[in-house]
Amino acid sequence: MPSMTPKKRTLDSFFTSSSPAKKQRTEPSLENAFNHPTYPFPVPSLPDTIIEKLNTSPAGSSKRINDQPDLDLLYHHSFIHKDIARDLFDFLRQHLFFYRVHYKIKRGPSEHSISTPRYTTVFGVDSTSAFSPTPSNHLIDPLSGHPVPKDRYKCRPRPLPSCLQHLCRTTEESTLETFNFCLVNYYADGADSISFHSDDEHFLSPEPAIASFSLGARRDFLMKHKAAVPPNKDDAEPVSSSTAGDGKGKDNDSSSSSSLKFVLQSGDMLLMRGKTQTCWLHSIPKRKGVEGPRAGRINITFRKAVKREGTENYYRYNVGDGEPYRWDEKRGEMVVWKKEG
Ligand SMILES: O=C(O)CCC(=O)C(=O)O
Ligand SMILES: [Fe+2]
Repeated sequence: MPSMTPKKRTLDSFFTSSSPAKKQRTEPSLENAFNHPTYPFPVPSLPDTIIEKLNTSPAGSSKRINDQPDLDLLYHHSFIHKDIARDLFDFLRQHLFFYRVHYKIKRGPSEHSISTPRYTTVFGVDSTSAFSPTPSNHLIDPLSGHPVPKDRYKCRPRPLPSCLQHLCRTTEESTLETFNFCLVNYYADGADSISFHSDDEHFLSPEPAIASFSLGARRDFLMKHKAAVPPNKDDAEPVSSSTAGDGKGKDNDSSSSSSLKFVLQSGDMLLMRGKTQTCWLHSIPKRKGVEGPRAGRINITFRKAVKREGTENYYRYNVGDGEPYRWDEKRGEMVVWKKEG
């Protein structure tokens, strides 16, 4: 159900409460850290300076983009205030655990090994289950409140840490949508990418609304209509002009007139909704020259899954069965995290 009242808790199971800070915190604090048996390590709460600014989001203006067939976007330039976007990026990169997922797919008779070309992590559970309130956060049936049997999921769903709850809540209030999943991508540099795909899985609500945030380095976000994709040419990129004003560039080539390019900047939010996922593909292509200490980009998407399979799928492809990675500030890269002792 959409939340109609500002600051109302719309999905209690997902937004487990975080205790209000007594005095202003400017540094991440492990004292109020969010922990759960499924987490490799606890995730601190956000400094108050970031929370205060987040609570007043969206900061910038928004523009509806629906001038193409089957497209319905709401593009928020600077949803997150410019003056906290970098701090939020640094905080999330520093304190979240990420994975580099490997999996096998069958194409025809042969099996292929795929290595996801970016770091990923995921939190949430589909709407057939819920997390009980903090501090225990165990899985319950949302109707009866009874614990969910241990064998209901092969994966182990993880509650959203408080540092992402604020953004989720603000996004729900702004979009009047509700979300129960948060996927986070970390693109270390221009060699990391996501290929053309649509998030039109059967386990999402029909015509899903997906709110997608960018933090850190600017990257191109390409879109193309599925009807314009020639067979076996599904990774062709539009030759697009650079951004002007609203950040939207359009291909001049009439054979792919429904290709779009957005140069997403730190703090931007793109809400994709309506038939967008059914009819359009999107990607973050690899980019030469995006390298060095400021090359990292975080993408956060909020979504709503309504079937159990959604939970299994998201954990399989965004957590997998490998080691967690954690940002190493001295080395300036993600390193495999090992439990001490
Ligand atoms: O990084 C982005 O902006 C897009 C990510 C995306 O499309 C996805 O995670 O499904
Ligand atoms: Fe996507």
